[in-house]
Amino acid sequence: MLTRSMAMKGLPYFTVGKVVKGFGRGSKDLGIPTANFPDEVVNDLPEDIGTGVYYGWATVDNGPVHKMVMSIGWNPYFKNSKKSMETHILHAFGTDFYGSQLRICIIGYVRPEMDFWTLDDLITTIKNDIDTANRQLDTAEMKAFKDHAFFQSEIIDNKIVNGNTYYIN
Ligand SMILES: Cc1cc2nc3c(=O)[nH]c(=O)nc-3n(C[C@H](O)[C@H](O)[C@H](O)COP(=O)(O)O)c2cc1C
Ligand SMILES: Nc1ncnc2c1ncn2[C@@H]1O[C@H](COP(=O)(O)OP(=O)(O)O)[C@@H](O)[C@H]1O
Ligand SMILES: [Mg+2]
Repeated sequence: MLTRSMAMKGLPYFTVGKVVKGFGRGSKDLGIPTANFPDEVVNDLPEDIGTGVYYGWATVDNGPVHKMVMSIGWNPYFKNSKKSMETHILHAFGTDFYGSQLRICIIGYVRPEMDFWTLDDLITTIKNDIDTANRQLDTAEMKAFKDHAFFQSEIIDNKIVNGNTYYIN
């Protein structure tokens, strides 16, 4: 089924990887933590999935499936020299989970990544993205992905196998 929100080529996109350290700005400077993927996961991204802000679903170490919003790119406000893939999960964990396994399904696109005049403008825009993701993911079309076999499958020999194979970095 092809719908308008998933009309972007390459979506839905499923991937998995271990949470690594970033620049430590998410929680400290923005008040919005992001779980960063390792380079291998970023390098595996197909060309169809360009830089920008996306939403979808996520699990940490086989836990419950949560809503997520994700930033892919060079963070123009901070002028990063390395492309990153960062997931903010719409759930209060109360603790870090570096080294945990993060599984994500990207379903929809929100906007391109942008530069801002002030940090407050960046924060306000990200909060808007979170609201957008929260609303979009409540639609029946998006909720269907929460129950996808990808999130229920076991990990065997560094692979998730359920018809498709998702390699783990
Ligand atoms: C939903 C979302 C949207 C974002 N959009 C932008 C953006 O438009 N421009 C930008 O420079 N950074 C954007 N960011 C990235 C933040 O700058 C980044 O999360 C922050 O620098 C933390 O990085 P760190 O994980 O390396 O600490 C976004 C982050 C999120 C979660
Ligand atoms: N709701 C959440 N979404 C994403 N990460 C979270 C969340 N709650 C706690 N964390 C943890 O916060 C860590 C720190 O994020 P952040 O401040 O962006 O630092 P870093 O630059 O190391 O990514 C993440 O790697 C993750 O372990
Ligand atoms: Mg981060």
